[in-house]
Amino acid sequence: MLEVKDIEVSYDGITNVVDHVSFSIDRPALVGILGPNGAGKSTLIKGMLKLIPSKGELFFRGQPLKKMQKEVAYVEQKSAIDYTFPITVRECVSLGLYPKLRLMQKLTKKHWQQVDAALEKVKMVEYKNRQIGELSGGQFQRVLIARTLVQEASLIFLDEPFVGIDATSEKIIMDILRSFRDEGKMIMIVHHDLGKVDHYFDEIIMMDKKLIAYGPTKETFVQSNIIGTYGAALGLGVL
Ligand SMILES: Nc1ncnc2c1ncn2[C@@H]1O[C@H](COP(=O)(O)OP(=O)(O)OP(=O)(O)O)[C@@H](O)[C@H]1O
Repeated sequence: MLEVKDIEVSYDGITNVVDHVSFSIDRPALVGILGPNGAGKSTLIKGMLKLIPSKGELFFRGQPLKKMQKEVAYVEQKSAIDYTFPITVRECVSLGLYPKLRLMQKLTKKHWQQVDAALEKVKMVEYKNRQIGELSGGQFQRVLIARTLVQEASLIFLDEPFVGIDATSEKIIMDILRSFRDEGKMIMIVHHDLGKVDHYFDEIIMMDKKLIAYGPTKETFVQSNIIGTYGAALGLGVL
């Protein structure tokens, strides 16, 4: 279903920050991308999506990336997003429709109904006319998930979506991501909190510049791989 072949990224042209990473996942899944600070997790996503120069390729449902761009959604790390941009929650979600519109095509009533239905799903309807700058981190993250919903993306990348957000938002987001997975979508999440790995992910990718291990969480999130990824001290502390 998802096949990633030999991704390689170097920012300075000398050392690889992501070093020949390949993996495949053959079922719709919630996939955690795990690794220590600076392991190249965010860079791997950007490299897979060709948002930065990279070597290697990604195939989804047998198609190369360039043939299925409209189906891909990418939610950046919060720190990389301009919160102060003056748009409302509704307008922000509507941006997910743009890949499907013709040039200069205006949004119809039906489009706005789609936007409101997505906001309903992430329990943000009552905030629909607020400026995005007035939201909490968790509420904003829910709005960004609603945007992927209207886009009808089937391959979704989220970079640290749970950092600094409230427990209610985290639960709402996890519930909706699980429903995406149950509908046949693939969701890849860069994630920090090792305590929730078993609970959150069907599959994991463990990396530190190079791929350390990948596969179903139960078999892959084991002490030898944790030590291989994070070092002996953390490996022994977690298990
Ligand atoms: N635009 C950039 N230019 C140069 N080096 C970069 C750039 N972005 C990231 N790096 C470097 O690449 C390496 C991998 O960074 P990346 O952000 O992908 O790691 P990460 O695993 O996502 O880290 P974290 O968990 O701390 O967010 C780091 O050494 C980082 O300093």
